[in-house]
Amino acid sequence: MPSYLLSLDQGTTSSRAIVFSHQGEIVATGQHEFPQHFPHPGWVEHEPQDIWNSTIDSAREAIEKAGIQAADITAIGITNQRETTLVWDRHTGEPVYRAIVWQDRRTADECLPLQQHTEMLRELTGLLPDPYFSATKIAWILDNVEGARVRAEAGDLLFGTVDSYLLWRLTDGAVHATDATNASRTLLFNIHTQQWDEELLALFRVPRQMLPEVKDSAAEFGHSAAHWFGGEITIAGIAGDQQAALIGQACFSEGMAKSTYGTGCFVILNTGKQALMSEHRLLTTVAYRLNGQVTYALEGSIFMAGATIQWIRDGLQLISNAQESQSLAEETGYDNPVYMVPAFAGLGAPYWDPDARGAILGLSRDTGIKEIVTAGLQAVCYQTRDLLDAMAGDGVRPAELRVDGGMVVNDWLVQCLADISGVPISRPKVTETTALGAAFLAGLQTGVFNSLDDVSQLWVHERAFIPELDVTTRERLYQGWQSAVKRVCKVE
Ligand SMILES: Nc1ncnc2c1ncn2[C@@H]1O[C@H](COP(=O)(O)OP(=O)(O)O)[C@@H](O)[C@H]1O
Ligand SMILES: O=P(O)(O)OC[C@H](O)CO
Repeated sequence: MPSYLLSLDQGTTSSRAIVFSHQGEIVATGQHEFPQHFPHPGWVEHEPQDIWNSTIDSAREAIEKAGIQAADITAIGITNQRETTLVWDRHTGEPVYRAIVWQDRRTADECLPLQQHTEMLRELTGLLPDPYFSATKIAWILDNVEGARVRAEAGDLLFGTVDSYLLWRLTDGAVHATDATNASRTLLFNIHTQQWDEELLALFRVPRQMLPEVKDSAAEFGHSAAHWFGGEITIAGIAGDQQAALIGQACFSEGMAKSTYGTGCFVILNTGKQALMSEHRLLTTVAYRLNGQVTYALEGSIFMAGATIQWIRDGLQLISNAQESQSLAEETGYDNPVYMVPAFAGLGAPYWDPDARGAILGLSRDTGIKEIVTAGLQAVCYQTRDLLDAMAGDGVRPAELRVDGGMVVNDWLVQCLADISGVPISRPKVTETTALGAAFLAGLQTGVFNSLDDVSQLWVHERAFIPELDVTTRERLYQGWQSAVKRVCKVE
């Protein structure tokens, strides 16, 4: 009897594969980093072959470490960095350009005239005209790679987000599909009708024939070809990584929220069957689609969270590893006059200013490394507060926030989050919730789990972080952040 689930988690800086037991416990992990390409300021690209190799190598490593065979795996779940855009030849499989990564700002100018369509885009897609999403990236490839538009119109090119590309390769080109969560990040998908939208395809000049079929998040997506893992494996779940984390955190009831701290930070709040439109520049997105039923979410996206700490480590070389940030912050404490606004790639929610650039403010002669490092961590907390306040403005303040991602091993950071946001934080035992969410989806489809209730039973709490800071100090610190943000971007 197969008794494992394999999750493929293709992230921005690394690919991971995790073998889970049917009880949701981690059995073995494989992980491979891959190079980032920054050919021009504001541009971020990945080599498609790196995405593929790192994924397949991680999967084989995890399977080998677990000491199992393909036949022992009930199903594969795929989860992925979202919005990142690939275009490849339907016949040869050859990508026509590198993957344009979600962080890439090259289409900022193309987004300016789209401002006049903001309301329409918001209503149909729940998104905003920003280079973050896939549509303008697809158009850029079609307009800038010689012959690409003609080939796309002739039906020779395929578009996919990373899930779609991995699925296509795993199935040896047999399946070109995606799930509703990934589709909902393209600016081309009507989140109410759950269809690619002709009006949007015309606006962004994207040929319909390039697009993948959109399925439920738990569905029959095909089989991985036998030669990849020594036997065919059913692919039964797909979700964008932030939605997968919501599932892995078992946030299945309206009002439940999770926040993931990896490269960026993404707060997602389950709004149930209602596609709640934000008045505070949050996104409305598909949380998951199961048995044709859509559950919606409000999302706040921060582009730089862990990436700020990476920059402090690699760019400024102030620390030699990310863990050091914790002891330095403990020394500094909250009362830090230095503020860092990490707008390296513009600012995401709720500001949406692609032209904003980063700044460190409040420097004096006694400022040292520890204050700057601490400011990097505090920026993550202040930005989370921005998002929670925006959600509260839309009438929903979660009673607790479930956190995950590589940064949440940092206890100081998580306590600071509780103190600055005023919301109790809950950290689960398995913080690999993204991969877990994809495994849950694959397990739901293949009968390992019968319902979301079954899945909720597997979520295990590890530690609570309760807000302790007095309100006056909290508000004073936060006002300092708001002043700093006003210095670098247009705050409406
Ligand atoms: N102890 C720590 N304190 C602060 N940040 C950390 C710590 N450990 C890791 N990080 C940050 O977490 C990020 C890695 O998280 P991860 O979830 O693996 O990211 P992703 O999936 O986006 O690649 C890195 O950007 C790193 O700087
Ligand atoms: O690769 P991550 O985990 O930083 O996630 C990237 C997001 O999906 C971008 O929207």
